[in-house]
Amino acid sequence: MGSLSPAIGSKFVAPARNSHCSGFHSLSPVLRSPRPSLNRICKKIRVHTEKKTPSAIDYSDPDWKIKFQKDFEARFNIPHITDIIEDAVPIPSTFCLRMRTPTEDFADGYPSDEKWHGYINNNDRVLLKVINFSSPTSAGAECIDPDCTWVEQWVHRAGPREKIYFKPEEVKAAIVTCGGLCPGLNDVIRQIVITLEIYGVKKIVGIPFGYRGFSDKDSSEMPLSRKVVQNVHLSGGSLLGVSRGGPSVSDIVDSMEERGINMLFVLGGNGTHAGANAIHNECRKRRLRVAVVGVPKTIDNDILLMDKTFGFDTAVEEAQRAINSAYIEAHSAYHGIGIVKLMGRSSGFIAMHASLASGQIDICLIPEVPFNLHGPHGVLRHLKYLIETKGSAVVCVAEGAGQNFVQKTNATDASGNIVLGDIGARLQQEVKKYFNEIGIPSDVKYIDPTYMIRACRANASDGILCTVLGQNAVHGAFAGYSGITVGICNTHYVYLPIPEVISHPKVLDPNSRMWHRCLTSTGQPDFI
Ligand SMILES: Nc1ncnc2c1ncn2[C@@H]1O[C@H](COP(=O)(O)OP(=O)(O)O)[C@@H](O)[C@H]1O
Ligand SMILES: O=P(O)(O)OC[C@H]1O[C@](O)(COP(=O)(O)O)[C@@H](O)[C@@H]1O
Ligand SMILES: [Mg+2]
Repeated sequence: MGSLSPAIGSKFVAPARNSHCSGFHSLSPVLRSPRPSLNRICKKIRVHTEKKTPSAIDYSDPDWKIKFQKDFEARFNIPHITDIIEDAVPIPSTFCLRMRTPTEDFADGYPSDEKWHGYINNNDRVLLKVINFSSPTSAGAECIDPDCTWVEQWVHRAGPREKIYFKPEEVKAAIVTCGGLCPGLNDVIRQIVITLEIYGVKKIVGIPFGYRGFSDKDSSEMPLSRKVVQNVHLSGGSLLGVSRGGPSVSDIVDSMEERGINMLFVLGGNGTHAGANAIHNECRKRRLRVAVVGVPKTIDNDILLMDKTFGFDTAVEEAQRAINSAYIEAHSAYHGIGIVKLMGRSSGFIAMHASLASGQIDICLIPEVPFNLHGPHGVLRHLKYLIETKGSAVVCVAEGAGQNFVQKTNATDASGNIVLGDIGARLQQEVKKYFNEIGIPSDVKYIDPTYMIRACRANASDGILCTVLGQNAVHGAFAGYSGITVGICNTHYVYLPIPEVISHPKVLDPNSRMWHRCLTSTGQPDFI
C-alpha cells in the first residue's frame, strides 16, 4: 500500500512517490537491470500499517499485537444507526430468498414461512490480509512490525441480516452517481433498485447528474423501479448522469430532509466517498435516521483495501483493442512506434494490467515508477535499441506518469482534481524529435482511448461484481449501517468504514510481484 494518509476532507493527493523506496513494502531482490537495482539500494525496511506510523507502535511492549488488533477492530468497526438512536428497534427482515410466486390474493408476493433465508450473522468476519510473510525481504511483503509478525486483521462480512432497522414502507431511497463515468454504473443502479423492491421499498428515486442534482432546481428526481432499470445494464454510462463539483454537504443534507430521503446510495470514487462520509456525519450531527452507503466506482482501481473496483476489468479488456491497434500500426510501419495512453490519475493499475494482458507492450510507464526520457538509461535510448533489434515498439503510458515532463497548469476540475498534462502527446513529440536528431527514421502513432474505454458497458466479470456490490449496499443500509462502503477483499464481500478506504488513493507497489511480472513480460529495464 501507499504512504500515510493526508487528512480526510482535504482534496486527495497522491502519496509521495517518485522513489522506489517510498512504499511501506520491503525490499525486493528481483529487478532485471544489470545496474544495481534501486530496490537493493534502498536498504531501509519499512513496515506496513495502512494508517499508523511505525513510531506509533511500541514493539517492545509484549502486548503490542493485541493492542494493534484492538485498534484495528475499532478502526474497522462500521457505524450503525443505534450509535445515535439508541432505542432504534429492529424488525425481522422482509428480505427472504425463499419466496412464492405472487398470486391474485397476494399480488405483491409474500415471504414464505421457511426459517432459512441465507442471512449473514453480524459477527461474521473476513480476513483482510491472507499472506503470512516470513520475512520483510519477501517480494511485496506488507509488514506491521520489523519481524513481519503475522497479525490477523478481520473486517465485516457483507450480506443480508436477519434483523433490519428500516420498515420498507417508510423508506425513500435515492441513488446518485458522481465523478467520471465507469463501466458498470447502470448495473449497480439496477441491482440496488431490484434489491430494494425485494425488501418491499416503493419509493426509489435517482438524483440526476451527481451531487449537483440535490441543488439544481431544473432537474427533478427520476422515479426508479424494476421496470425502469430492467435493461439499463445493456448500455454504458449512467442512467442518472454524472458530474463533478456541486453543492455543500449541508445543502445536500437539507435537500435530503426536504425530500424525505432516508437511504442514500452513493456511487463514486475517492471524492464521492469523501462526500458520502461527510453527508453521513452531517446526518448524525442532525440525529437523522438515515443510512448512507457507498459503492466504490473507479476504473483507475485506486480505492484502498479492495481486490478491485467495478469497471476496472472492463477497462483493461477494452484497452486491449487500443494496444492491439497500436501494435499493428507499429508492426506494419517501417520503424513504427506505437504509444497508448491509458487512464490512471495517480495509479498505474490499468496500464500494468493492460500491458500484462496484451503481451504486446515493450515499455509500460506508470506514475509510481519514475523514469528518464533522455540519457543512457532513458526511455528514448531503449526505444532506439528496440527499433534496432525488433524493428518496432509499443509503449503503454498511464495518464499520471511522467508529469514532470509536461507543462504544469495548476488547473483543477470542478471537484478540485488536478488537471494533468498530456504525457502521451509529449512522449510522441519527444520520440519524433529524438529519432530526427539521431538521423534514424521513425513512424510514431499515438492513441488515446480514454473516453472510449470509460463509456463502454461492463463485461461479464464486472457485471457480476456490480450485481453483488449493489445487492450488498442495500443489505447494509437495511441492516442499519451508515457511512460504509461495499467491497471485495480476497474474493469475499465486505463492509468497510468509508474513511479507511479513502485516506489516500491506492497506488501500485513497485515491489509487488505483479509489477515484477509486468517487467518480466515487457523486458524493459529501469529508466533511471
Ligand atoms: N473532500 C470532499 N468532500 C466532499 N465532497 C467531495 C470531496 N471531494 C470530492 N467531492 C465531491 O464528490 C464528487 C465526485 O468527486 P470526483 O473527485 O470528481 O470524482 P470521484 O468520486 O470519482 O473521485 C464531486 O461532486 C465532488 O464535489
Ligand atoms: O475527463 P474527466 O471527466 O475529468 O475524467 C478524467 C478522469 O477520469 C478517470 O478516468 C477516473 O476518475 P474518477 O475516478 O475521479 O472518476 C481518471 O483516470 C481521469 O483522470
Ligand atoms: Mg477521484
